[in-house]
Amino acid sequence: MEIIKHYFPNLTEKQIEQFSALQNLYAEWNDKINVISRKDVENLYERHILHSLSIGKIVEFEPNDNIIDIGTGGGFPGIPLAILFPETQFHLVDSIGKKIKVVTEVAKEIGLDNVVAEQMRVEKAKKNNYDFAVTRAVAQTSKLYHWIKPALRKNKPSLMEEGEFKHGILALKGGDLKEELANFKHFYRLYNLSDMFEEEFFETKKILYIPI
Ligand SMILES: C[S@@+](CC[C@H](N)C(=O)[O-])C[C@H]1O[C@@H](n2cnc3c(N)ncnc32)[C@H](O)[C@@H]1O
Repeated sequence: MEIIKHYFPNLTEKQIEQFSALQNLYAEWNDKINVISRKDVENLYERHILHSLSIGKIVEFEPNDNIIDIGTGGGFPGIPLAILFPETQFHLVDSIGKKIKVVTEVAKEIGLDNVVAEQMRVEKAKKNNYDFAVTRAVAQTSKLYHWIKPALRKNKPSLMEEGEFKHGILALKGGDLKEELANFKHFYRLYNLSDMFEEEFFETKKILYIPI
């Protein structure tokens, strides 16, 4: 938990309590339904929670923004981001029901009322309904883009300030993306997590941002 406080020093008491509760909740749920690897439960705060929160270092979600987490699994990056942005709405979707059960229970236990978790394939997401999509470890970039583009609200010129885009996809990616991005012809931007966090785990990790 100290690592979260170190990189996010302005958390409220409530947010600290919510983040702190996750360790026991995930340990318990992982015993029943395997949502993350056993080894990763030990590294929950660095490899799952802080990793998810990196998105909050590059984007400040607005109150009432509607965010979809594509293939949330055990709730990453959606749950940590919903704690960080309590006024923003999060729709966490996964095609596997037992994962959604874990996410629903975790959100309920920590009193997260800005999260709806639903068993659903992302291709079925409601059109023109979300400001951002977040995702980690689900699909290659071009697949993600085609899946979610119809569901995202388009950038209006009035929402763009000096080249800053307000809507789009924020995907947590790792390793060498050269091949994956070689045939991807749309505009994107990469942010290195090693510029934000000094832990070795983040050395090769990136956020891929695709405005829509
Ligand atoms: C490797 S897991 C990653 C889980 C989580 N995002 C994380 O990083 O811990 C990939 C997840 O994506 C889900 N998934 C794959 N394709 C999907 C689709 N088309 N719609 C919804 N969920 C999908 C799978 O069920 C699985 O839970």
